[in-house]
Formats: sequence, structure tokens, C-alpha cells
Amino acid sequence: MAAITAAEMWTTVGSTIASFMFLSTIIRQYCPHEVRHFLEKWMHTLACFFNPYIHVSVHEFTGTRLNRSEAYAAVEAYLSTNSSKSAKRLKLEMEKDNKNIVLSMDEYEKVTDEFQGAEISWVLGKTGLPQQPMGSVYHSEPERRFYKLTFHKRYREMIAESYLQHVMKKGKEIRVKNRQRKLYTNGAANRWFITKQTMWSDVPFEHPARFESIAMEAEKKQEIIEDLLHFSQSKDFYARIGKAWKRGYLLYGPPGTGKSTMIAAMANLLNYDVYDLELTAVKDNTELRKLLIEITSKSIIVIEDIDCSLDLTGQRKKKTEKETEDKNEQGKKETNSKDPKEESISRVTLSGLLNFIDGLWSAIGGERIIVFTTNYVEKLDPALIRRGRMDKHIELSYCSFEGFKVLAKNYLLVEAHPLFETIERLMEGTKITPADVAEALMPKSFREDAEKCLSNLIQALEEAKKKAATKKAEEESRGKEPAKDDSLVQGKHETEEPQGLDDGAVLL
Ligand SMILES: Nc1ncnc2c1ncn2[C@@H]1O[C@H](COP(=O)(O)OP(=O)(O)OP(=O)(O)O)[C@@H](O)[C@H]1O
Ligand SMILES: [Mg+2]
Repeated sequence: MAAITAAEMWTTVGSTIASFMFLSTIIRQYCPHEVRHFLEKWMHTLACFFNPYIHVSVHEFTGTRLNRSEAYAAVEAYLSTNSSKSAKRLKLEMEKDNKNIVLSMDEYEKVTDEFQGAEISWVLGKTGLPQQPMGSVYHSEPERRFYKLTFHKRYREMIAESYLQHVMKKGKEIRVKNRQRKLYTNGAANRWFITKQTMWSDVPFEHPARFESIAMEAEKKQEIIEDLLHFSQSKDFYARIGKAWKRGYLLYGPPGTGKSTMIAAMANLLNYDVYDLELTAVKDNTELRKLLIEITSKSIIVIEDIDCSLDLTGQRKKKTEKETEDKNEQGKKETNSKDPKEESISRVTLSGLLNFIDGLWSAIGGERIIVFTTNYVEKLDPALIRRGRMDKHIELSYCSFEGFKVLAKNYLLVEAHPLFETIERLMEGTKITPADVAEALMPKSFREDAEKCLSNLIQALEEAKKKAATKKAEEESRGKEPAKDDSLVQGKHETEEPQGLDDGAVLL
């Protein structure tokens, strides 16, 4: 007997399937319901036996859950890249910031993918019926979409073991890249209490700060950038050493030196969300823990002005008599200036905060950065800022000439100018914050060119010099020891200077 060739075999299979389809039409038209149901089931089993292809469905919503399935979202993102190249019917959507458009496959469209030599096809299908108008007598199931993946059964193992992992990983990466980042706050009038869904409220994070526009020494800036990038790529390292994947930054320095700006630049560099934690609005340690649990990965948790947030200053220190006295004096002053209502609201303790940073619960979520900012670093409890908790201490200080050049390039698009020499000379003996330099360089009208703005800065520097000299003379005439540094600092802590930190602090 002659051997059957592959072509003949496929012809036979094809004609069998065609006959099945014809039979099924006949059955549907002429058979009673019970017989039809039985025959259709039997034919489906038979067809599956001959069909060499395997299907996998990924549904948009699973079970009774109202949340969109993570797997579906990952497939959607994964397919958005090759759908735009190969699909013929596409859907257009706006991406984050409404700046970019995203093209993805439309319903019932098919796209193919290739992986390790296997050809894989994806179809976007739909179940249910479109939503009925209000008052309609038909209560149809809501429309639900699903992706159907089809491949030959010989690739079953490879698809299950590698391809699906690959789709999920790439899809998640694309989603992270494309997502609209958010700025969360816990301070919004107990919104969570009403919705019982989340303790955080959010808005799109749109701060434009970048490291390139921050005024500071290039070397130090590079060091911080590298530290951040290294952290974000060190998942395996943290797992290996058995540490939660998180890193603490303490940013300290006088007001207007760029602490908040740097946090925004960090978030933009790493593509992270920002959780701005208002400690005074947190009722107690339990609530603090609840907030922590809700924070997702790839996020920066910020506590601004930690020294003003709560009485977290030096509770663990062993005090000398003199220190205790000073503290009491200072305590009286602070208590007088504090809102008594505010004090009664928050019962977060130092130990609650320490647990928040590196207690057992802090490892949930992973890939997090915690940033504290303060103008009074010397007032903080050493336990709060010790290495391991606040891994990197960064001092942001007055504007240097190098910092000025960054601002001049940024604000005026000027990299060199004859007035730079005067500015450099004046800056040497004067302390001025980057915020004040930025303000002087900001053109106030369309008539103000670069030269005018630089002259404004010279004027500001001269005034600052004069002011410092007058202050010094006044103090000397009063017989008081002149302050070590006179500065142009304005704001919260006009007369206070940040103290140096322990070894390893990065001075900027
Ligand atoms: N190092 C800097 N580089 C560029 N711009 C800066 C820098 N520092 C301050 N500025 C400018 O000054 C403004 C105030 O800065 P920012 O709010 O970051 O200061 P801060 O250190 O957080 O002050 P505070 O201690 O009062 O919170 C910013 O809008 C920014 O434009
Ligand atoms: Mg700030």
C-alpha cells in the first residue's frame, strides 16, 4: 500500500473539517434542541482531536472581581508594540500627559508574533452584549474582552515555560514606561474614610524638574544619579544579601537650596510615583502602617521638614544636664508655637516611624526610596537618620559659582559672559541660595535680556554683602560675638545653620 504523504493527510483533515462544518449547519437548522446539543458537543470533541492548535484565553475581568486583570493589561501592553506594525484595524488612544498616541489592535483583529522559531497568533475577542440603554427590558451580560493566543501543540511546553513569562515581563515593563505617574498625599480630608478604598488621594505627577537643571557641582550630581540608577537595578543584589529593596535619603540644608526640587528630579529620573506623607495628618502608628501597606513599588516616600512634622527630635538620646535644660527651654518655645489641636490629632511615635522605615512591614512592595528633608539636621534623633535607615546623607547648600553657571545656562541660555568674572568674585564672599540666584536671573519682562538679568544678580549679591557687613558691625558694637556666616538666607530658619554630619555625608 502506498504511503500517505503529508499533503494528502492535510487534505483529508481539511475535507473532514469542511464536512463537520456542513453537518453542523444541517444539525442547527433541522434537529430538535436536545439532539442538537448532544451532537454539537460530540462534534466539538472530535474536532479538537484533529485540530493541532492550542488556544489560551486571557480575560479582561476574571471571576467576580471588578479589577482589570493584570495579565490582560500586560498582554495588551505587549501587543501594542507589534500591533501597530502588523494589524490592519487599530485603536487609537492617548498616552500619559496626552502627548503621545498609542495604537493597539481593534476587536477581532489578529496579529502574529514569533518566539524561538514558533509562530504565535493573538486575536482580540469579545463576549456579552453592548450595554443596553436605561430602562431596556433586556438585561444582557456586560461586554468583556479577551485575548486568544493560538499556537501549534508541538510548542506547548515552550509557550507555557518561556513565552508567557516573556509576554508578562515585557508587558509590565512597557506599562511602567507608559504609565501616568502620580503624586499621592494622605492629607486630603479623610477621603479614604468615605470611599473605604484607599487612604491616599492622588493627582498626576507633572513636576518638570530634572537633574540637568539642578544647580550643584557636576561631580556630586553625577554621584547621586549613579547611586539612584544603581539602586533601581539592584533587585538581585538586595535579594542576595537578604535586605528589603529600599534606600533612604536624607536631604538637608537651608530653605531654597533645592531639596524638594531634587525629590522631583529623582522621581523623573527613575520613573517612580511620589507619596508625600504628611505625618501630622496620621492619627497613630496603626494608621501609619496602613498607609505603608498601600504604597506600591517603584515609589518615593517623602517626609518633608521631618524636624517640624512631629516631636521626633532626640527622644532616644542620653542627655547631659545641660542638654536637658536647653531642650526644656526650647521645648517650651516650640509648644507655645504649636497648634494644640494638631498635637492631639497625631500620636505617631518615633518607634512607629522607625518601624515604618525598616520594620517587618516595610519590605512589602519593594523598590522604594524614602526621603526625609530638613533644615535642622542636628535636631533629629540619630536613630532616625543612622546609616542603614537613611543610607545617603546629602547636604544641599548655598549656591557656588559652578551652580550659578548651571542656572545661567538654564534660565538665560548663556554659558559665558563678561559679567561672569564679577559674579564669581562677589559669590566668593557671599552666601546666597540657588532659589535667590534663580529669582535674580528670571527675566521679569520681555525687555530684560541676559545682560540685564546678570546685572540684577550682581545687584542682589552686592546688597547681600552690604547687609552681611552691617549685621556684623551691629553685633560687634553690641559686644556680641559675630555670627560665623552672614547670609542672604530668608525663610523658615533665618539664623540657623545646618551642622556637619558624620563621616560619609555628601557635601554639595
Ligand atoms: N539647587 C537648585 N537648582 C536649581 N533650582 C533651585 C535649586 N535650589 C532651589 N532652586 C529653585 O528655588 C525654588 C525653591 O527650591 P526648593 O523648593 O527645592 O527648596 P527647598 O530646599 O526644598 O526649600 P525648603 O527647605 O524651604 O523646603 C525652586 O522652585 C527652584 O526653582
Ligand atoms: Mg522644600
